[in-house]
Amino acid sequence: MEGTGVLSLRYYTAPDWGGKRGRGFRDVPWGRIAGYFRPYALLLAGVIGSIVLGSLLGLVQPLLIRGIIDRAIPQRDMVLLSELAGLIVATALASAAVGVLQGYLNARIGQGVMFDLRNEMYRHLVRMPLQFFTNTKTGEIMSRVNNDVNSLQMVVSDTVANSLRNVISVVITVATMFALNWQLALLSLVILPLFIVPTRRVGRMNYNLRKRSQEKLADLSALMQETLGVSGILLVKTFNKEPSEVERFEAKNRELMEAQMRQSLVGRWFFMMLTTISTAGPAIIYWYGGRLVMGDAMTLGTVVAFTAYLGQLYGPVSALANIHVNVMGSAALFSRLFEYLDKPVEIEDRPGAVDVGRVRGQIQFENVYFRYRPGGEWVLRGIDLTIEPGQLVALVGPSGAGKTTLSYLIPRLYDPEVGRVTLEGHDLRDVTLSSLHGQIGVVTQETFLFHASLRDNLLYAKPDATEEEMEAAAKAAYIHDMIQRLPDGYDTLVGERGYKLSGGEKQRIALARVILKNPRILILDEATSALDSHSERYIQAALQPLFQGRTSIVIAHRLSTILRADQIVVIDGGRVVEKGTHRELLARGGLYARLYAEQFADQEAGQPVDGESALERDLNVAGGGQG
Ligand SMILES: Nc1ncnc2c1ncn2[C@@H]1O[C@H](COP(=O)(O)OP(=O)(O)OP(=O)(O)O)[C@@H](O)[C@H]1O
Repeated sequence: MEGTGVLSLRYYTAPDWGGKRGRGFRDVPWGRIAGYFRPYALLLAGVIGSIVLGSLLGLVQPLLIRGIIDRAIPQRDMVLLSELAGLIVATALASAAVGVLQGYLNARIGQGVMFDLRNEMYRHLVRMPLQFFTNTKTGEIMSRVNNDVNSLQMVVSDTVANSLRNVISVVITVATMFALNWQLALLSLVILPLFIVPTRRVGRMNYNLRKRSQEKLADLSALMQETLGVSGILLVKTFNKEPSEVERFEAKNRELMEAQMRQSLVGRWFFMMLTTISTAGPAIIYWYGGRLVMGDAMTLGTVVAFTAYLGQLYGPVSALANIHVNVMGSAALFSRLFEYLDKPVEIEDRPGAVDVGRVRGQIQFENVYFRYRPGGEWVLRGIDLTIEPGQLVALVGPSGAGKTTLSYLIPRLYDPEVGRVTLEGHDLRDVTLSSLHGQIGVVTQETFLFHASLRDNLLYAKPDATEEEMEAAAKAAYIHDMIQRLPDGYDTLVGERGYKLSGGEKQRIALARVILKNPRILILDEATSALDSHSERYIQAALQPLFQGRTSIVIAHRLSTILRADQIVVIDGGRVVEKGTHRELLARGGLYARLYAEQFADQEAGQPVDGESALERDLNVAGGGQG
């Protein structure tokens, strides 16, 4: 029954197919969809060829049976009988072979289209602005790339190939039936609608139920994704929510079960009808044809051949009856994917964008206004700021003041709405993103490590670095010795499913990674999470060489960084409210002086900044003489 379109809806996720009230046939971008098949035109021609061949082979069998009944048996011709029986086997084999060929071609086309679509999706998604990722659930993105594209594969093979096959076999079979006997052919065609009408109804019901159970399944997956992750399960456990989460899961799970039960019931009904009608059809043909045979108006073999042809018609005709559901369902899937592909990339190279080359690192904010949503509240308001090459700038301010946002404008993760950010006099929007990113290194608060070896994680910054360069970076970040003590050293797997590094160790890996990249401009969001004083000293020692010889913009949470800064920029409510050195700002007695008293003054003061010191001696002992 693989030809029945109803069943081929099995793997669809729930595309938003609005039925009669939804998108119409004309709203579907057929041309664009066809474009994905164009590279496979030759293979498609092969599919059509094999379909025609398969249908012709399907016609031969009933004729051979007719020959056996009408000629070989009455004439007691053993040779003819053997020949015809042998031919039946041979045609069955041949049509099986054609089926395999067709399946192969189908898969090639389907997989090829999927391959292209997945690549196109991913290529597009990685270029999307940060905003897109902060606004979209990760699960949703995954679902588009995986489920929707996979569902499309079904659609591509089912809808395209089956529809073609069905149309061709219906045309050929009906033509043959008319050639054999037009009265019986007409009678068969009268019976067919009996079959089509209920199939259509069930098809529609089935489609809706499938959509529903897909939604339920998606709900269930979302719930699992949320609660069964490390952060989620931590929350569940510590808030003692295990029982209530289990309850929530059971409720959703029950809904899923009920939806699937109903779906399988509809399936049963469908099969019942199918069986009844597919027995009733031949019965009617035998009854009427039998009378013709009795009146010598027809041979017995022709009647038998007719019922065989009728049987061959059921599948294709019922599939064609549901072709609308199928085609619109696949069109909806394509439309959903197009929706993603059509989302503007927003931040991309302008035509004629220039390569910044190797910069000295002068950055200027000129009257910069920025907000996350058009019409929303300004997050940055009129920022004017000049950062000289090689300077260390500490951004301080209350939580939510806009420090992170400000720092994100430098690597152009966002563009200002008003004003401009310049690098060495170039508006950032006039330089190529790749040359800009080549000059900037970013260390975020939360260190992200790929599930790969430490070596791969470090080399991510500079894939062509030598072993010596990599180790030198690790030494400078005071992490080399620790790595060497691991059983697999630099080959230790880290990340989600790998070796768990402590917070301080991860930070030092992040620092080593950026040291290896050796950018002209460093953007560092110092971790707020308090480390023990031992790890803290390592981090500080690692930061020291990092700041040297490059422009550094640091969202500072460490007193030592602030004290070291050439310029402290105090942000409040999206504005620069104070600028200066520690001494100047303290003397002013403004916001900085207050923040200092609240946040920083109690941090261990008098951290050594350079030179031989108690810290370095301490590190030399603990780290075995690194650096
Ligand atoms: N992706 C976003 N979409 C919408 N609003 C955002 C987004 N990111 C930040 N904001 C808002 O912008 C404002 C500034 O946030 P930002 O992260 O820049 O502050 P911050 O000074 O770095 O704060 P903290 O020190 O707490 O990290 C906040 O009010 C925040 O809620």
